[in-house]
Amino acid sequence: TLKVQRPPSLNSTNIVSSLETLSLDGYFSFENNHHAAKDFGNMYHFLPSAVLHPKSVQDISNTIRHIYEMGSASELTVAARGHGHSTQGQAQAHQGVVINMESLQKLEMQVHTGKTPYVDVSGGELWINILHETLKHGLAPKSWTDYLHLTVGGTLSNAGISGQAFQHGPQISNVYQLEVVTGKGEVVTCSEKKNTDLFYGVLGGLGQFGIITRARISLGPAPKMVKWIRVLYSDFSIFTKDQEQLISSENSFDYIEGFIIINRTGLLNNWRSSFRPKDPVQANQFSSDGRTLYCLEVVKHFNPDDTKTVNQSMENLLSKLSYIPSTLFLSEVPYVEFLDRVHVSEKKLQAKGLYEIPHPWLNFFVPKSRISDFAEEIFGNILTDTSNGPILIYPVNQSKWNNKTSLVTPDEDVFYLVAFLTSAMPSSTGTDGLAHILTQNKRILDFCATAELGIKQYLPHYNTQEEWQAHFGPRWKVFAQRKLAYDPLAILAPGQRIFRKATRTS
Ligand SMILES: Cc1cc2nc3c(=O)[nH]c(=O)nc-3n(C[C@H](O)[C@H](O)[C@H](O)COP(=O)(O)OP(=O)(O)OC[C@H]3O[C@@H](n4cnc5c(N)ncnc54)[C@H](O)[C@@H]3O)c2cc1C
Ligand SMILES: Cc1ccn(-c2ncnc3[nH]cnc23)c1
Repeated sequence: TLKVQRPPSLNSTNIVSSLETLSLDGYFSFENNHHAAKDFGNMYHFLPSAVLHPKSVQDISNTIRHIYEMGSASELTVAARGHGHSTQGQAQAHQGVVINMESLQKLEMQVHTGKTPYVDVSGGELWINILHETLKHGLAPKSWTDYLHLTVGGTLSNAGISGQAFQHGPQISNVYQLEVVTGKGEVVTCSEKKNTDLFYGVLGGLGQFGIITRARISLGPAPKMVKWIRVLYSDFSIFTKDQEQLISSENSFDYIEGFIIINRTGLLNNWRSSFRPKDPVQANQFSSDGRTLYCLEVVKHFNPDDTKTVNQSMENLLSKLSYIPSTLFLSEVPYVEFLDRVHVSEKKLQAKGLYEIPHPWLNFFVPKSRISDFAEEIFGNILTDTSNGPILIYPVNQSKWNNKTSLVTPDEDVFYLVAFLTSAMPSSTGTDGLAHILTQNKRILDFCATAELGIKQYLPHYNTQEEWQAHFGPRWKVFAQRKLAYDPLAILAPGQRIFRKATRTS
């Protein structure tokens, strides 16, 4: 077919250099942008033509409007980059513009105390900074991720899930208001009552409809300490029955997660870290005999002057569980230390040079009715020797999630988050190498597809729009309508590979 040539006045070089004509509070960098071409996954590296370091929301608005007004003559796309902790290039823009959201003028974090406390933050703010600021007022966000060195814009573009989600819903269920720059460069304030469709579209919207420049996050009272408990099971159905009982009871724990221990050595020491066994003698005699074990991890908040009450409540909750008695491990730590726990592992891995390596992660939502079939195949036939990293598994209550957002979940009242958080040893051709792990991931994905378990990917990654339409299912229509309404030229977040920018030469 005849390729329509772009008018000589507009070619990719002068489209990029036209960015320099913009009067900004911040600035563009046109070289040494390799940082913007990498992410936590260390598997995709798309170099941008320019990186915007905004000092104001207007910088972002002016840049996007400039590209939008060039219309289909320009191939430039724009990716907001939070902390770059995606794993498959989702925050990258090949030959496009990456916006370094962390350099957005860190708007004063404004904590509002009172009956319904909240905090106003920049979309580029890290959750760890929000925690430290809100704690000064005895407050904190109610819903977290396991790791806090992520940005508000990044987690709200997905969901933001951790062990509090069974009770408070994911982070996208704890947002009162957003300020968003759309794919036309408009700056829009939105909430449940105002510009409602944009508000819900952006939450879980994979960066497709606008760039979150400010967010109003709901807060609750923050405890000083937590009781951090781990217990083991060797029977998967007893493990999941206990988890499901805990997420459905009143006055339960404040955090409920779980993870799988696949280790044929039988030794448990490597995962116990700071935990002291309640019964050291029995614990040291315990051996997994090479069986796959299931660890329930729960936390109870408390303040030093209510130790007696929390101990009673904890004993009462534990008495209803059917874990292996000798495997109760207890730790008592400050709330902040618990919330920032993954950062501790991160620093240990960095010290060993094991952090900047490929992370072919795979995350799923699995309906409660199919979790046993899923586990039987995955842990019985596919992952039988080792897991190359943590495997998280815990249930959440759909009733705490708002189905108007863009997030896709299974349509059952309870579903599980299952996260395969693998690391690949560079240049290894063994079972810890990238090729082996990617093959295993493919086997898992193929099983999920053929077994028709009603599974959905979390932090989804697909390569074709057909696969994305299958992911969204009946919700694809609304998702595509929102794209047309808020980012009609498909300028935003190209790294998700959902929409391709329409250009005159394509
Ligand atoms: C060690 C580790 C632990 C994790 N633990 C959890 C967990 O427990 N629970 C959980 O839910 N997730 C978890 N995640 C996944 C994490 O929530 C997502 O990868 C998240 O997107 C990363 O945030 P980020 O700021 O690095 O986003 P980036 O990777 O920078 O961006 C992610 C996507 O959002 C877009 N985006 C970024 N900022 C904005 C913005 N301001 N407005 C609009 N779009 C934007 C980007 O274009 C991209 O498409 C974890 C990730 C890592 C690496
Ligand atoms: C890179 C890394 C090292 C440990 N982790 C994690 N450990 C436990 N839970 C997690 N959740 C997300 N990342 C997690 C992640």
